[in-house]
Amino acid sequence: MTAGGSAEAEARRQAALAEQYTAAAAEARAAAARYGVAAVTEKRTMQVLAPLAAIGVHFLADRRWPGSRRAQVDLVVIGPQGVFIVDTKAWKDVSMRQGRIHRGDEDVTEDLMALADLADTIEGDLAEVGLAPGEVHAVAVLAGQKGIGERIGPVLVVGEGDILRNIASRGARLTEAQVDVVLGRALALLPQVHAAPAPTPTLPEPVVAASAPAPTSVIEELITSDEVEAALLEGILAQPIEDWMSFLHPNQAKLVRRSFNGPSRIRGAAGTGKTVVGLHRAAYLAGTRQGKILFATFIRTLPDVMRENLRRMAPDAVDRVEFTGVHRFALDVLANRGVACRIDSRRADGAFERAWAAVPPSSPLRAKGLTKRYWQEELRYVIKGRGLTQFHEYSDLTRTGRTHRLGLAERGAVWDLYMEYTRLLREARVHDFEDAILLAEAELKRQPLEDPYVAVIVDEAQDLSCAMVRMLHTVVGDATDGLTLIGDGQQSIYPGGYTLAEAGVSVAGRGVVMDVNYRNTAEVLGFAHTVIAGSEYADIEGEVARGERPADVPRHGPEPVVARCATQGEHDRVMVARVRAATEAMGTGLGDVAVLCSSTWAVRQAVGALKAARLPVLELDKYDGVPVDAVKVGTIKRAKGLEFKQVLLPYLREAALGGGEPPLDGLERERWELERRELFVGATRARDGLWLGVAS
Ligand SMILES: Nc1ncnc2c1ncn2[C@@H]1O[C@H](COP(=O)(O)OP(=O)(O)OP(=O)(O)O)[C@@H](O)[C@H]1O
Repeated sequence: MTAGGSAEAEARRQAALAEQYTAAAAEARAAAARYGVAAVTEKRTMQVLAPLAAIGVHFLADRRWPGSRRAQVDLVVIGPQGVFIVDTKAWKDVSMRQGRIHRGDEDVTEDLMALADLADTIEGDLAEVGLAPGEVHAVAVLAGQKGIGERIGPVLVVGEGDILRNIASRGARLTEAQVDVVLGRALALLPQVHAAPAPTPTLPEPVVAASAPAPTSVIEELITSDEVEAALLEGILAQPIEDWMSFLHPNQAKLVRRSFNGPSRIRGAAGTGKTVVGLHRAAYLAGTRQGKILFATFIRTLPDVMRENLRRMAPDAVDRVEFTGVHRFALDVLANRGVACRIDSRRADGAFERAWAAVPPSSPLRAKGLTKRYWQEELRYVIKGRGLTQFHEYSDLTRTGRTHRLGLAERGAVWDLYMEYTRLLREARVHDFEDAILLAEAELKRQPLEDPYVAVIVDEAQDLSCAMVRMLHTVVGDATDGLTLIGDGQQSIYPGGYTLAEAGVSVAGRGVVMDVNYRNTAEVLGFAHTVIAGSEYADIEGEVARGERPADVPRHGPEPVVARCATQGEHDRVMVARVRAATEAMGTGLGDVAVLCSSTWAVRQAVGALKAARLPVLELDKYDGVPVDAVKVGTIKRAKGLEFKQVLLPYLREAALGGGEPPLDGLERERWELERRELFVGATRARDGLWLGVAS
């Protein structure tokens, strides 16, 4: 229709033109605003999200894509819930299956990947200020739709009616101050698209709509005010998270995203955030790689705690990360392949007893000071821990971590003992735990997993055996970002050890050291270091090292208390009193207190004493990371990788508390080092307070 039409048509044209002027003016206004709700009401997704402004959310609309002149970011939402890069798609007839998205018959998955790339760039930049990578989300919003929530690669696809709830329900993950830091950085990264030129009287001829534009009540149809209220409430009620779950030191945040072109190693003293980085890395890799991630630890109960932490930290990623103990993993491999493995520790111990009984009194293994237990550990950690099957492999082996020297005659006698033990195991038709690892390693070498993992992250790697590391390395090989080993040789508390070279793993040029202690107070850490003064350990990278102190220990608190008691009864009374006193402090409940022991005898003793005082107790081997209002009691070995506000280390020997010269005798020295390292691990579990009980 032309301008020379009927008067009625001309009136409609004028109205449309006026609307265009209004729209142009509004656009200019929006472009002029730096950020804020005022600028966002033009778009429907923004209108849907507008109620979030009430809970501290900021909107950055129509921003320029970093490094691009033309590409534009629809909307960036920044608030306590995290950062959301939002792109609204007016797509109809959308279907999603097997990780791909279609419009009708057309596969439009690649269209979303541009959004994923943008989110990745923004995530990398925000890591510079410490934002954890998992807090940046790429979200494609399907206009006019509701009841959708699917993941296409790293992009979350939701309906327009779902986006508000999706954001609000995450709860407050960032503090106001952290939101400000992120916002400041994002404003610099995403410049405003050039302000539109002032509206000119010359506008294109309007195309007049056949019917009136959609009224704002369309929003109400998508999400009712009751639903908005419910979504905001859900966010308010969301379980609080800990600081480190969303905001890190920039060095940590960058490390989470760093790519290594082969196996890598993250090391650092106790409490320097190694596990925290490992968990964030697991979530990051799960979100950016096609395939599953394996997170493995030596301690059987730790995977449950880690899974619970990741569930709170990155609920979207937790299903794509498998947490496992190394033995569990091996047994699952064997079960899936139908390989018989009958683990029976009691009968395996019986087999060792019989093999040991057959060692003649004249054997060098029966020399003074050498115990049955020492040789059992030699078989378990040194020989089977490496999967040695021929004497020449053992005869000149460097027994990493064992300082008692063995000559050829002794090694020959050890080998005889090993052969006899193996024969008796086979005769009894049972396996020990080391067999499970060796069988699984052989099985994985014979035939790789059908549904492989893209990455394996190993926490407390120093506690694994050489064969365990080889087994896990087999799963991913030297793939980029395949194997990440996290650990601290200072905390190895099992006899013996290994080097990565022996395990056939090279981390050359891919090692990272972390050196800020976030967990302990300087007072707790100072004490822990007196315990290990003068001690040495064999690091998995093949060096003999001494306790490294972190460069920075920012937190301070009371000095640790050593209670020297004349009797065990007195010791237990003082211990109970300490537990009660610790929980009187603001913000410390019974669940924040742990009593950690060096033997199972001591665990039983402590449990008895606490229960007699009517204090609720949870034994550590039943702890799965879900907060419980009960004092945790367990061995220091079980407490590996955990932390508590208050730690009590009862039933200690005065001599173990540090000081003194290391013994010259190799055997004595091994025991001396292990005892100290274990106490060091126990002490460094304490965030705020440490109590040590010595009973004469
Ligand atoms: N960026 C951070 N901000 C605040 N707290 C942090 C940060 N990083 C780590 N932490 C805190 O420090 C604690 C120790 O971290 P983590 O358990 O990862 O250390 P670790 O190096 O694995 O220790 P260990 O070797 O002793 O088990 C965490 O539980 C967390 O409370």
